[in-house]
This record gives sequence, C-alpha cells and structure tokens, in this order.
Amino acid sequence: MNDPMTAPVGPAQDTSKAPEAAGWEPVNVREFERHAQLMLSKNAFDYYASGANDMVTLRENRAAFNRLRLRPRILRDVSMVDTSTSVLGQKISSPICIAPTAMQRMAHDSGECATAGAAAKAGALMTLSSWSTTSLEDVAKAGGPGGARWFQLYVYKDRKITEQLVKRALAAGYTALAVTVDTPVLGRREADMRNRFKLPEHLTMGNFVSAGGAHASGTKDGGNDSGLAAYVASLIDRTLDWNDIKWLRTICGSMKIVVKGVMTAEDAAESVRQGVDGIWVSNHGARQLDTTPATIEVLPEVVAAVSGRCEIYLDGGICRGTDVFKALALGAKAVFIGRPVLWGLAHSGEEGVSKVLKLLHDELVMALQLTGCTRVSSASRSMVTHQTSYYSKL
Ligand SMILES: Cc1cc2nc3c(=O)[nH]c(=O)nc-3n(C[C@H](O)[C@H](O)[C@H](O)COP(=O)(O)O)c2cc1C
Ligand SMILES: O=C(O)C(=O)c1ccccc1
Repeated sequence: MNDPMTAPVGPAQDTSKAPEAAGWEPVNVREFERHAQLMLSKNAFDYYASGANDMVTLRENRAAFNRLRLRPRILRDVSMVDTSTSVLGQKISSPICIAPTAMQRMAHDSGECATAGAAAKAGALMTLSSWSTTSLEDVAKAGGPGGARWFQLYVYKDRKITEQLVKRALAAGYTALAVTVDTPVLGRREADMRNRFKLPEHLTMGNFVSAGGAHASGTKDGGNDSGLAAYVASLIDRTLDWNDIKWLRTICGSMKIVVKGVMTAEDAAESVRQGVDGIWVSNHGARQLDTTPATIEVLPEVVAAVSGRCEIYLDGGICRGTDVFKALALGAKAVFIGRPVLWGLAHSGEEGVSKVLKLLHDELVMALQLTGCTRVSSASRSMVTHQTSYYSKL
C-alpha cells in the first residue's frame, strides 16, 4: 500500500474529460464520491449511487450512524493498535471488508481485478458479485493465492446455472457463499429508469458468457424501464425459500454459508435454526425496499436474537472509521463497504481502492485510539449510545 508521505498526489486516471477532477486528492469517502461523479458517465454514476424509490433508507443508513454518540475512555496506553480479526475462522488484517457490487468495470476498466488486487495487498476480505464484469476465476487469479475471498450468490431460475456457479466458486478457492436473500425482484431505482440503464456494449457479465445471459441491456424498447430490472426479472428465482438454503448446503462443499440481507430478529433467529454460518445485516445499500430502518438500527435486535450462536456482519452507509467502530461496538464481527470501493475504482483503479481502504483503516485506528481501545474486540457496547440518551438525563 502507498506510503502517504511518498505517494504521488493527484489521481492516476485520465482526467482530461473531467478537468475539475484533475489534481484533486480526496481526503474522505464523501470526497471520493464527488470525485467519482465527475469522472463517470451519468448512466454509471447514477446506477452506483442510487437507492430505491424516495431514497429514505439511503439517507437513514448515514443519518442513523450520526445519531449515535461515542463514549470515549481515557488514560489507556493506545500506542499500539491491532486491527486484525477473523471471519469464519479466516484471519484478516482489518474488520473492514468489501461488499459485492455488480459491474465494477463501469467504474474503471480494471474493475473487479483491481479490487481483488487492492484487497489482497491490504489483507482484506473481498466478496465478489455474481454479476461481475470479470469471471470469478480471473478475479481469483488477480487476487493471488493468499487473498481472502467470498462469492456472492444469486440463485437463478435455472438451477444448473446456479450449481455450476457454486462449483466454479469452490474450485477457484472462494471460502464462503454470501447468498443474497433480499432481491427476489430488483428494487425500483428511478434514476436508472430515466437513464434507461444499460451495461456499456464492450462489457459483459463475466460469469455467464457461455450461458447466453451475458449482457444486461434493455428489453423494453421505448418503455420507461431500467434494462437491469428486466434482465434480473428474467433470471433471478423469486421462489427462493429456506429449502433452497438447505439445497445449497448440499452442493457447496467446504464453503461456508452466509445469508446476506437479514433485517429482523425473527429472520436472524430462523437463520440460526437453519444452521447458517453467518448473518449479514444489510438492506442492500438501500436499493431494494425503501423505508426500511438503517442497518445500524436493527443490529442490536439481531445481536440479541442470535446470542453468540453465529457471526454477524453489517453493511450500509459506512463511510467513516467511527461508523466501523459503532458497528463493532454494537456486536458486528466485521463490516462491509459497497459504494466507497466503487468511488476508489473510479478515482484510479487498484490504487484508488487501496487509498479508500487505507483511509478507512486509518480512521478506524484513530477511532480506536481516541476511545481508548488497542484492538477491535475492545470496542464495547457501553461506548456507544443514542444521542437522545443525553437529553433524558437533563
Ligand atoms: C452499485 C451496487 C451494486 C450492487 N450489487 C450487488 C450485487 O450484485 N449483489 C449483492 O448481493 N449486493 C449488491 N449490492 C449491495 C452491496 O453488496 C451492499 O449491500 C451495499 O452496497 C452496502 O451499502 P454501501 O454501498 O452504503 O456501503 C450492490 C450495491 C451497489 C451500490
Ligand atoms: O444493482 C444491484 O444492487 C444488484 O444487486 C444487482 C442485481 C442483479 C444484477 C445486477 C445488480
């Protein structure tokens, strides 16, 4: 990873079409987002940035973190901080992991391979989307033998395609399947409808090139629709239920199973009963059902329902080290970032993703030091409270 004292300043990517972006080195995740908006086409940026419908949940994912207050402890030696931890028995350098986001080559030509390279160099866990613009084998190669990698699975109507995908992920060394359970239909993203979202012609869905489903383009000519919604509707199985999770366990070999998209105590308890290895609290980056609560708000009820019986992860709206700290303190074993990685890619490919990972890592280290913690397991429940708790004491 770049040493900040010697790293070249200014984006490495061609900024000739976005002169406002030239020479601008973002200092936080929000600035990376603004930079990406200058660099990317409207079709791509809107697809990445959007939430569903009125985007109430999109704002909530952020706002809820900002309603939480930290209770720092003092006079503890914080000269040495260790951010390493483990997920499902695999050691990782930091609890900040990479969430699956589809079609990363729209952000930078090196796409998913750049993400895998940056993750491997940082010792971070990467989850690859089923709908990547690079094949899962090529991404595994780019990450190298030491990289920690999970594969995100959508279950297709065609179970043979699903099974082949699972077998390929196992053969390529992915150690867990993150089964996405919040997307029986694609959420309504109005910017994509207006833009008639399309995967650019030169890109394909890398995992399906030989299966005849390689290109997400609009099927409703002249209609007001996102090409993606129609594509997804034609392929994803809406009948998915717990029996399918059982079936997946029979075909996934040594890979662990994580359910991605749990938002209630009831489903967390059921997930444990069904024997999953991990629960991923997520509202899909607020892109599916709008007006659900923020993920950080439902984390406590999920933690209580699970009562230590499996690992719990969280994603949604994380853009500061203090957000990571809050999720850990409230019981998440690790967190995942989606859009920030895309903004890093848009900035400068692998280097940009490395910069975003380093930025958040450095912010987390500082959050730990300033709360009096020397390791991630020291972030405790008593260090986070809701802002209103102070008013009630007046
Ligand atoms: C552009 C984009 C594409 C996504 N694609 C997928 C996907 O293919 N599979 C999946 O399970 N989740 C997908 N997600 C959801 C992310 O895995 C994750 O839950 C979410 O982005 C986390 O929120 P954040 O972006 O605020 O960090 C996508 C999210 C975005 C923003
Ligand atoms: O856009 C998404 O959020 C997403 O998860 C997805 C689903 C299917 C195909 C491409 C992306």
